[in-house]
Amino acid sequence: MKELKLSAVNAPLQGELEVPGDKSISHRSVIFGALAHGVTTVSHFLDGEDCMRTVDIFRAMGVSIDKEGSQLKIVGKGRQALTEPTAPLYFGNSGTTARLMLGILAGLPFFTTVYGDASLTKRPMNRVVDPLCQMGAHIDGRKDGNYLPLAINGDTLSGIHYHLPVKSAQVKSAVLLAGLYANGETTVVETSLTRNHTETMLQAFGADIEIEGKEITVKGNQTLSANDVYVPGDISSAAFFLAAAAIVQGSSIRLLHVGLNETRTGIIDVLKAMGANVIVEEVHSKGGELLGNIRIAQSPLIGTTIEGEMIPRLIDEIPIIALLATQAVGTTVIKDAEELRVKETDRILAVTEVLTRLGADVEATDDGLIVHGKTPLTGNEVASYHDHRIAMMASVASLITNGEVIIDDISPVATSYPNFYKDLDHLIK
Ligand SMILES: O=C(O)C1=C[C@@H](OP(=O)(O)O)[C@@H](O)[C@H](O)C1
Ligand SMILES: C=C(OP(=O)(O)O)C(=O)O
Repeated sequence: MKELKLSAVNAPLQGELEVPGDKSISHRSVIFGALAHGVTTVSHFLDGEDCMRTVDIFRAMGVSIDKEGSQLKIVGKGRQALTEPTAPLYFGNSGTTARLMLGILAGLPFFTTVYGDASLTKRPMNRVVDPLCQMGAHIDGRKDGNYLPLAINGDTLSGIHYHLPVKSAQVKSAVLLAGLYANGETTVVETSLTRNHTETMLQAFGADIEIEGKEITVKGNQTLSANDVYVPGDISSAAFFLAAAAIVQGSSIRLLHVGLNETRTGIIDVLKAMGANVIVEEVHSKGGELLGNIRIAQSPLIGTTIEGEMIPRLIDEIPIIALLATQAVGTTVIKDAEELRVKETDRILAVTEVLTRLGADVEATDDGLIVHGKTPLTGNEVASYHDHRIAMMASVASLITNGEVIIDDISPVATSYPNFYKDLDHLIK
């Protein structure tokens, strides 16, 4: 536990910042580098706890991964060179590691046991275990394999045609990763488009993959070739500074080299809909991913409605969007976001509790939030719910509260953004 007391700084955010590498792309760079043949280099890798869980897992299966700061060198010898780990594999707090690795481990010719921290142990795994078992996987665990720890008896899998019952890129990716080494073809059909970094990186590593709208097909028994990956800045991390600059009087900042993949830029669309002064510039493509700079300055905000296909494009940004909504005139309604209930914590509950304690007018619904603004915020003691995004949202809130915000535990911030407080200090002038 690491408590933090924050007082309003009464100073604007100004200047430039390059946020750390994208978490989703960092995970995938390790996975594909380790499965491929040849040496993969990764630059601007996110040096956060979650991504290190993925690195450690492949090291435990015999893959050489050298890391110097945010630079990785992965010596891939192909999937068949992976060796049986002699100890249980630890997923830590990382849902992405858990779901994507299950898709790989299910088809490997050996036995593995896997576990996670207290939060991950409560998150549902049947969303990946069910389709993998339909492909022929043998996975056992509590509640029919819904909860970690799990035991996996790897076996040859068969392709599947699968309609995703949840809006989840992790489930989509797990099935595609299993399909890559299964017999026959695997097709995944989405109802709402979720982040597509797996598909993009599969193409960059030379995989045979067909994408038709929301339908993705991979051939089985494939071989991947090494690639050099540059990881764009994480828009989900940038979102905290975008929100801070939008609400702190006199702020004006520029965030550099931020990932702008369309499946992730919902936060920018919402900022625009709320009337924020936000400009995206110097957009270009690297390794199949879009990136560019984002400029934002403080301005008055108005409430908006966020729902449907927009939700997967900003799912991790909803806690910070809720804070923005407290400073917007009118009502902000967020619906179709029931997935928030199964993140690191129940984020509908956590956001409602934290913001209410700070004086906001927030109502939890089954699948989202209703925020009435604009309300002044006051200091109070709040919990982070062991969730990095709740801790960072409460920290940004403290910039505008009248009085101190005391967060019970900010240690989870290290899962996605170890230098968050240093970078926030850098922007506060
Ligand atoms: O695939 C990924 O990298 C992720 C997908 C999302 O989860 P779901 O697939 O559960 O929606 C997101 O919340 C998570 O932070 C990262
Ligand atoms: C939900 C998140 O991550 P994961 O599912 O990988 O734990 C997140 O980073 O907000």
